[in-house]
Amino acid sequence: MTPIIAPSVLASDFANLQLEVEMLNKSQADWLHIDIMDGRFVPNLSFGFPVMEGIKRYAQKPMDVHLMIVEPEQYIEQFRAAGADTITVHYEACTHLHRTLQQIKATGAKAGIALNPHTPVALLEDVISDADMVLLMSVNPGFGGQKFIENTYRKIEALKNLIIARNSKALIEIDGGVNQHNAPLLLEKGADVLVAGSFVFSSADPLQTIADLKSSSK
Ligand SMILES: O=C(CO)[C@@H](O)[C@H](O)COP(=O)(O)O
Repeated sequence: MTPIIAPSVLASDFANLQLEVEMLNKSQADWLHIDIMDGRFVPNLSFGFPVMEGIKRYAQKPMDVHLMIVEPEQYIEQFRAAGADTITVHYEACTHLHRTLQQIKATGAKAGIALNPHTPVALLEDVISDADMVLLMSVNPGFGGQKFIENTYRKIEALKNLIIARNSKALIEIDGGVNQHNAPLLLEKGADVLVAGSFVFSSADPLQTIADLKSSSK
């Protein structure tokens, strides 16, 4: 199966955002990955609704929105209205995760759960069948351009086993430090979606880099 490729707009040139989005429209990218940071859940700020709406105006592909914010349930409907197709909330940020997943689905968006590198996959046992996707952070969230954490491979295997055991249809998304070297093993272990920020946008030829990731073998 070919992977879903979701370039992270966080690493794009914000001074030329329209051009960056148009480049992604032309590319083999499947989704646009949108990182929202609040300076509380993570020690960084990214952007909010006006920028997201600007991206949506030009984007011809689904928007995969990753909320690195506390109390995400306060903003679900607004993110959906701003164009989110998938909304992923952090396990660590949700007191009532099951309720928040239903809230996301009620808007018509797909519902994802993100896990920080230190959070065990086993904690998803009772909620995996309610998730459309699980995002495994393969760096500590908050910044692009960090080094991939190798323990992610083991977590993908554990998550895949849980998904099979619970008859879940959840996709496995990997986010952080993804590149052409680790992509084949990530896919072999069971990843379905690869997020890549700096690897795509810092490359000399982002269109070719996206095509290379897309053709990574499983
Ligand atoms: O969620 C995040 C960072 O918190 C990621 O989406 C990064 O933006 C991925 O960037 P690279 O590690 O690929 O540069």
